[in-house]
Amino acid sequence: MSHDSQRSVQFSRLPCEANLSNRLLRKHSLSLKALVTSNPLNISSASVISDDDEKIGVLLLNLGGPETLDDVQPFLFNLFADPDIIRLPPLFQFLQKPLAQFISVARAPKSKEGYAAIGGGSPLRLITDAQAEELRKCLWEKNVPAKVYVGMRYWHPFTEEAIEQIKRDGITKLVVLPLYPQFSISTSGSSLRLLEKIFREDEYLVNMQHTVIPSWYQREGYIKAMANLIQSELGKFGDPSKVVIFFSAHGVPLAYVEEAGDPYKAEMEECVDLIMEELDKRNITNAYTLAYQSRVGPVEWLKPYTEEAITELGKKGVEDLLAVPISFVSEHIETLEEIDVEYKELALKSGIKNWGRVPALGTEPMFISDLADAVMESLPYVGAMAVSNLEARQSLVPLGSVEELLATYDSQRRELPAPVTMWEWGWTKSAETWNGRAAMLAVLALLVLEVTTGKGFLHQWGILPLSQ
Ligand SMILES: C=CC1=C(C)c2cc3[nH]c(cc4nc(cc5[nH]c(cc1n2)c(C)c5CCC(=O)O)C(CCC(=O)O)=C4C)c(C)c3C=C
Ligand SMILES: [Fe+2]
Ligand SMILES: [Fe+2]
Repeated sequence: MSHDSQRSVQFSRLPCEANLSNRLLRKHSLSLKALVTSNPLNISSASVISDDDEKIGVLLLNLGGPETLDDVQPFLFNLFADPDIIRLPPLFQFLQKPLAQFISVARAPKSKEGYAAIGGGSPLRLITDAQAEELRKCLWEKNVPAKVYVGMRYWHPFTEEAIEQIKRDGITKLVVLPLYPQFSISTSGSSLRLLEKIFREDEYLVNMQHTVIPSWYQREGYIKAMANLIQSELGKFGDPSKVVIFFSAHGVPLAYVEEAGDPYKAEMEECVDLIMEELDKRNITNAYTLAYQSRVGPVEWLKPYTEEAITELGKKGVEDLLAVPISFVSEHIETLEEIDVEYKELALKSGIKNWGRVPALGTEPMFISDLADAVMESLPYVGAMAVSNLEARQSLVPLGSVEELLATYDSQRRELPAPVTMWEWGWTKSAETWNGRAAMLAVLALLVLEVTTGKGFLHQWGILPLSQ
């Protein structure tokens, strides 16, 4: 890390930690299962010509968003029913859906307000479709005749729908590309887990070659594209050198990182470092900071929180602030409403005089071209692909098996909670069933109490979203 660490105003940077997901994948690279075929060589600037029998597909994974206000509650149900979003101990997993129903109904009015403020729905589907189309065009220009599919985790077009289309199209080689630059259990991890389940149960898919790109924040094209956007927004300030660059990432609960081993925080910090290094090369040496936004509920999430960091900077006399959304490559409710409206208002109240915001990458050509390169470097090409310009060097894109990638988080999850160990110490099956039912009744009673009083264990555990 060559740039001046004194410029980091909020966090003291960790020593450049190796990317955990990369490490995991490297560790397991010799024992990949049939599920995934890895590319043993990196293909750079390759000229790839598809064999007649080969049909290449790219599956873009994203979270999806409600398209109308009526979609908001069912969308939230899908989100909270995801065990990677609300991580219940195994004993309580039967409560996942009742809880999701309860929380989605409780949260819907507040969420609806947010979506109403940005035009009545999420722009995610439109933007992701546009990214898919630009990526397809770019791949064809680079001689890769691929079809590009969009699979959303919580709303249409669902991942299952994309997979059905992939099968109908007879795709033989698939690259799976989550549209999150950094890996988190709660985002790419959740989508990959779903995909792994779908693949495991389907004979066609089990036999299809595929590779996965778990994260790609470290790619040169992405880093340069982000630096370009920042440079261009800095130019809109009266004195660009005075501006504090404020990276705002979506938060996750602290326990994801500290207990479940989510590499998200380490990847985020490394990503910010790489962007700042790129800006350094252009003689842009502004002060900068990283904070985490969009906390849901009162449990501790990654810190510093964006709102606190903004207030703090205002107190310190900072007058010019440039917000950079860093964990997502499309505009969405949290850029258009939370950053552009709520955080801007807070910043101005806190003494910031000049506020700017870097747009999300969307279909920015350098970014799309880099994604196309990532796809090409990851193509499963064993067999009938004609490839030229090969370079036998370590791939920038870690390739690996979904099963292997997620196993770490699962083993952690199985090991932890004390009640689970109790079940395993010889309680009989029928006792387990009856105790389970008793627990369900007790929890339902508490839910009723919580709804009527507005206080209770859901708030304490941070499951019921009070704030965002
Ligand atoms: C990298 C990005 C994201 C992470 C990490 C993430 C974790 C995470 N999110 C919730 C809860 C909610 N997220 C919601 C919307 C939403 N989340 C992301 C991205 C990440 N989430 C995006 C891009 C969006 C917006 C989609 C859109 O429609 O524009 C919502 C719904 C909106 C709301 O009610 O505020 C919730 C709820 C948790 C709990 C979590 C980590 C555990
Ligand atoms: Fe989220
Ligand atoms: Fe969120």
